[in-house]
Amino acid sequence: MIEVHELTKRYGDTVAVDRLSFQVPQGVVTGFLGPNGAGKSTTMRMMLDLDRPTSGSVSIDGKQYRQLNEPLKYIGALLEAKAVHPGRTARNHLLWLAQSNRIPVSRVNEVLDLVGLREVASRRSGGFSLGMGQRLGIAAAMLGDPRIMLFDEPVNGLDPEGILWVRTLMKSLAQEGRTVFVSSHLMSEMALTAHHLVVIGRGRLLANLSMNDFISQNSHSFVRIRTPQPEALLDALAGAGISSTPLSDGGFEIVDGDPAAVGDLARDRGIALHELSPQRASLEEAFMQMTADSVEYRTGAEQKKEH
Ligand SMILES: Nc1ncnc2c1ncn2[C@@H]1O[C@H](COP(=O)(O)OP(=O)(O)OP(=O)(O)O)[C@@H](O)[C@H]1O
Repeated sequence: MIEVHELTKRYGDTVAVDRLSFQVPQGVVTGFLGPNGAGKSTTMRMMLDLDRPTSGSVSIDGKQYRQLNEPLKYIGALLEAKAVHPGRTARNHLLWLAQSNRIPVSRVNEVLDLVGLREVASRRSGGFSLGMGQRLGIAAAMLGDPRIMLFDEPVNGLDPEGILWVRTLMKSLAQEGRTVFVSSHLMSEMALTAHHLVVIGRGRLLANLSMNDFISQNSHSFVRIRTPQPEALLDALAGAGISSTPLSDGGFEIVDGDPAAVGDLARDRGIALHELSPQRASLEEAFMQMTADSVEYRTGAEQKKEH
């Protein structure tokens, strides 16, 4: 369990993290979401004591990071910045980490197998592809068999096979009862991976809820209809007790409506339909709405659209 309490980080005039409080439960994947610049990496660095909070605190199983003996046995992390010396082989990198945390050397081969890098373990990591580099970072994070794992944007730049592998791995780590905390700026990716969500914008907490709640609150289905006889159709819908919302393009929307019932009704009344299409509001849209006020960088066109 990770507990973040009133965590704040300022860089000069920039408030990167602003009185953030939340807990990360064990046994599930928790997605840490926010637009670029929201403060996700800064928060994760503070969880690992790589950055000092301006105020507030983080506790890991009730302790501060610096109170942990051999921290790799408690918490493993894959951060965005590569911490691997490019001239070192994958195996030597892991051996060096293992020795500095009193982890048995036999564990190095185990993690190399787990991430599928055994065959290339004696190659210099400087020549690794992005995907291999991510696998090596994940091997390092798993070295101490920690109960808590942090991943900062782990699928960035990976191909579909790599993305699927990371997704499956994170879920299985959580199923083993670990705390898995993973940052992303992509709602669609998190919808497939995370069970719980912590959403931030401009360093502040925007939402802390289960993925099921996020989906049920934010994704609704509706039917979009267009007709050259809008008045007749509105009349027919009202007569059948179906409420509709007009759209700016002259069409209508029926929330949770049944397209077959609307189609039959229109046919019975001799009303022509030019569109009858079931739609689903996407989670990505809901996420963008939630974080709209806290997006750090925007194009001029995007800013204009809002006004
Ligand atoms: N070392 C630093 N010095 C000055 N400002 C910083 C530093 N690190 C981060 N910031 C600023 O703090 C804010 C939060 O940055 P952070 O990298 O934590 O966001 P993020 O949510 O991880 O974004 P991204 O998805 O783009 O990595 C940004 O405005 C960033 O410019």
